[in-house]
Order: sequence, then C-alpha cells, then structure tokens
Amino acid sequence: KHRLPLPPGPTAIPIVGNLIWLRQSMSNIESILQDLHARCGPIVTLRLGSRFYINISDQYLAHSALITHGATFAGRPKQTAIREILNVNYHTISTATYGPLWRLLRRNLAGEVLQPSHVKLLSSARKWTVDLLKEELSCSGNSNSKPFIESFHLAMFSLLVYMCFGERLDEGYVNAIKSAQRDAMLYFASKLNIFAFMPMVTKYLYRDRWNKALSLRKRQKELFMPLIESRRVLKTKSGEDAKIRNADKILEYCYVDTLLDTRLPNEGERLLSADELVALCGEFLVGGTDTTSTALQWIMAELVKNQDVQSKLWHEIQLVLENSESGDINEDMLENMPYLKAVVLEALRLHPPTHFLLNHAVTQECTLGGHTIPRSAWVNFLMVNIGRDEKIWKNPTEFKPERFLEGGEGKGVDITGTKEIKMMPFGSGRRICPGLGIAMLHLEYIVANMVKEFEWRGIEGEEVDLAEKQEFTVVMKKPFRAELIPRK
Ligand code: HEM
Repeated sequence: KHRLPLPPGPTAIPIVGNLIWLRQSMSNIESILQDLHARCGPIVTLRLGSRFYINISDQYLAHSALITHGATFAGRPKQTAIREILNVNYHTISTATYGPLWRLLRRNLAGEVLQPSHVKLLSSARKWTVDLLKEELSCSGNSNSKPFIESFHLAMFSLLVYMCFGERLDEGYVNAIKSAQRDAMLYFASKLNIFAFMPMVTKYLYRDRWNKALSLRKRQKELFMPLIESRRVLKTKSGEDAKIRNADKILEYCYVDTLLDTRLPNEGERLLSADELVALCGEFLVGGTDTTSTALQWIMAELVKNQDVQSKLWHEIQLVLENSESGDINEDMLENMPYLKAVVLEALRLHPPTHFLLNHAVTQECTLGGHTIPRSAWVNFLMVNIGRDEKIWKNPTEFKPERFLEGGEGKGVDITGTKEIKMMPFGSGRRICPGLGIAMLHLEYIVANMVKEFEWRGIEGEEVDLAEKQEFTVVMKKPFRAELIPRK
C-alpha cells in the first residue's frame, strides 16, 4: 500500500506480458517508452513480475532524482544473470551497490589513472593514437573504404588497451580483444534480459543463450589474463629490470597496476580475484571505447553535413596553429578553442552515444513528482529527450554549435547537471560517468587533429543520413562516407 500513486503506465499482463517485455531488444524498448511518455507524461511505470521499472524523461524530475535525492537513486539493480556469468558478485564500478565497495573501486579509477596529473603523463599515447588514425585514414579515406566508425573504434580501443594493460599491442591482438569484448557486450545487452524473470526456469528454457554467454566470457578471460599476469611479473621486478618499463611499448603505470594493488577492507583485506580483474578491465574498455568512437562518428558526420561549421572550426585551428612551432595541435592548445568545445558539446547534446543511463535502483521508498517510487524499483532516464527538448533548446534538431557560445541558450552549460540539467550525456549525480574529463579530452583532441589533417567533404549525390540504430550505443544506421582531402 502506497501513500501516493505510482507513476502511470500500462496495465501489466501477468507472466505473458512480462515475457513479451523481457524479450524486446533495446531499440524496441526505446520506442515503447517514447510512446508511453507521449501518452502518460514524463514519468512512467512498467511492471516486470513483482518489480517496478520507472522511466523518467524530464529535466526537473531527473535533477530531483539524481541530485536532490542523489543517495536514494544511486543504487544499481541486482542482475543475477550478469553476476553468475561474470562470477564477480557485483565487484565492478558500474554494478556495485552504492556503498563502500563502490566508493573504493570508483576512487581507484577516478583518483588514479583518470586523475588529471596521470592523464597528462599519457599524452604520448594519445599522440600515437592520433598518428595511427591519420595513417589509417590517409590510406583508406575515400568513398570505397570501410566505414569510419571502424577506424575510430580501432583507434580508441588501441588507446584504452594501452592505458589498461600498459602495453602497446599489435593490431592483431587489439582486434582479438576488441571482437571478444564487443561480442560479449552486444550479446549480454540484447539476450540476457530474459534471465531477470524466474531465472531457474528461463535458464533451463534458454540454455543455449546461457551457454553462449558463458563461452563469450571465457574467451575474454583467456585474452586478458596473460596481459594481467605479465603486468604482475613486471611489478615485482626492480632496479635494472625495471628499466624495461621505459621501453617504447611499455607504460610505467597503467590501470591494471592499480587493480593489482587494490585490497578489499571489508573482505579481510583480500586482493581482487582473477574474475574481478577481468571484469574491471572489461568495464574500463567498454566504458571508454564504444561511447567515444560513437561520439566521434556523429561529430564527423555532422561536420560533413554542415560544411559552414567545419569551415569555422578550420579557421579556429589555423588561429591556434599560428603560435605553434611544430605545426601540430597539442593538448594545451585545446583550452583556446571555444568553437571546438561547442562542436563537441552540440554533438553530445543531439546525439548522446547512449540514449539511456545505466539502470539505477532506489535504496529506499521515496516520492518523486507526486508519485511513490517503491523500494528497489529500477529507475532509468531517457536522457536523449532532455537534450532534444524544445522547452530548453531552440530548434533542437538543428546542429548549431553557436548555441554554446556567448548569447546562446547553452552558454556555460553545466554538463555535470549539478546546478541544472539541460543535457546529461554522461549522467549526473553520484553515478555520473567517471570518464567524463578524459572522454572530452579524447574527443576534442581527435576532432581537432582530424580537421587539421583533412578536409571532410560529402560524396557527390550521397546525403549523410542521420537515422539511428541501437547497438551497444546508438550508432548511425547507415555509416557515413566522406571524401578526405589532405589539407597540405
Ligand atoms: C563519450 C564518452 C562517454 C560517454 C558518453 C559515457 C557515458 C556514460 C553514462 C551515460 C554512464 C551512466 C551514468 C549513470 O548510470 O548514471 C556512464 C558510466 C560509467 N562510465 Fe562512462 N561514458 C564515456 C566515457 C567513459 C570512459 C572514457 C570511461 C573510463 C575509462 C568510462 C567509464 C564509466 C564507468 C566506470 C561508469 C560507471 C559509473 C558508476 O556506476 O559509478 N566512461 N558513462
């Protein structure tokens, strides 16, 4: 019995209704929710068995939930299928319950490898990535080449693998990790929903799916463990042997090093298990690769479609290059490039790489917008609607970076949403993406270099089609093609 009503939603059809819902793919779920929001308003409820799933699509309700009642909405649902397949009992940042373990793991990522002074140490790795990308695009940047998203994805993967395992791997190994990781994530995201409902029964009915998920997981482990072990060995070496770390392909410090040092105070100071190390590395790679390469795809597609925007950006690049002795764009120059920042923000507003946040769970019953949110309800946010809301943004479907400059409605926007939520491609509040800073750096640095190196022109008679497709992120349904003309 609840004091206030639950948010509105369709009547649940017991069992059958739930199964129909759980069998849906993410793209279907988005269109079902868009339809429900249009009919029922900015907060809606769906019932999955005894569980409530609440979805929010409005800036004020999102702010109230994620900031005002931040601690209550900072939980994560217990997804038993994922726990069993990963065998890590929610010991990753994105799945951990809101509490000491989550704080420890998150602080380890944000306060170590993503901490600004450590990020600076990796500038040579980013330069190497941009050089790789330039080379790849110089060879294949014409109309017959493979889609750009693949080049962006490989570049981001190479960089994140380097930051994670501290080793510059050859393309074959990176590709093997990339496909193991993507296959697993796509499969987990689309096929495991069903096990949220009566797991003992569905595990039996859908045992092929279960076994496939386990084998994908095994493949990841086989690829990651040798890299983790070689880092463990390297850590034990000292003196002369340690010089090996300075060799061209080995970083002195990487994410795995910090994980190998992590002890769990509430579990007898034990070290992380092999499964936990693999899951945390997987989370790091997934968090930083698909999201960033998808954002790059949308940014470059909009620059091809909007040649006037690309010309203004090129003009800004030329201005900063006037003071550059090397003729290269380095990371310090990004601070003096407001138009570049506006281009990146505008793309994240209009095309956030994910349309939802990760599922949240409330830690206790509470009220929101005149409704009861029951304890343990799953809550998510259709945040793409906020970035495209015409009450916040003028002509929201237009790609107009100027809105983030002086006089524009987005000038000084707080992308963390702490003061006010006008867009939240990285989420907001306690669970906000810890990679926000490095993701913005990667996007600005790569876009500036790509436009400095090439003029990106549309292909005669071929429109850049902005239709969307849900994969692990929301990518272009028809990957864009362009003609790349070297600037020199
Ligand atoms: C353009 C790039 C990126 C975008 C758009 C993005 C977006 C997001 C979003 C929407 C969330 C969910 C927030 C929530 O549930 O409230 C998230 C969480 C997360 N992201 Fe990112 N992300 C990006 C890059 C990165 C990078 C580079 C890393 C790490 C190297 C990373 C690591 C994580 C982690 C660990 C979480 C879970 C946080 C938690 O549960 O406390 N992300 N990200």
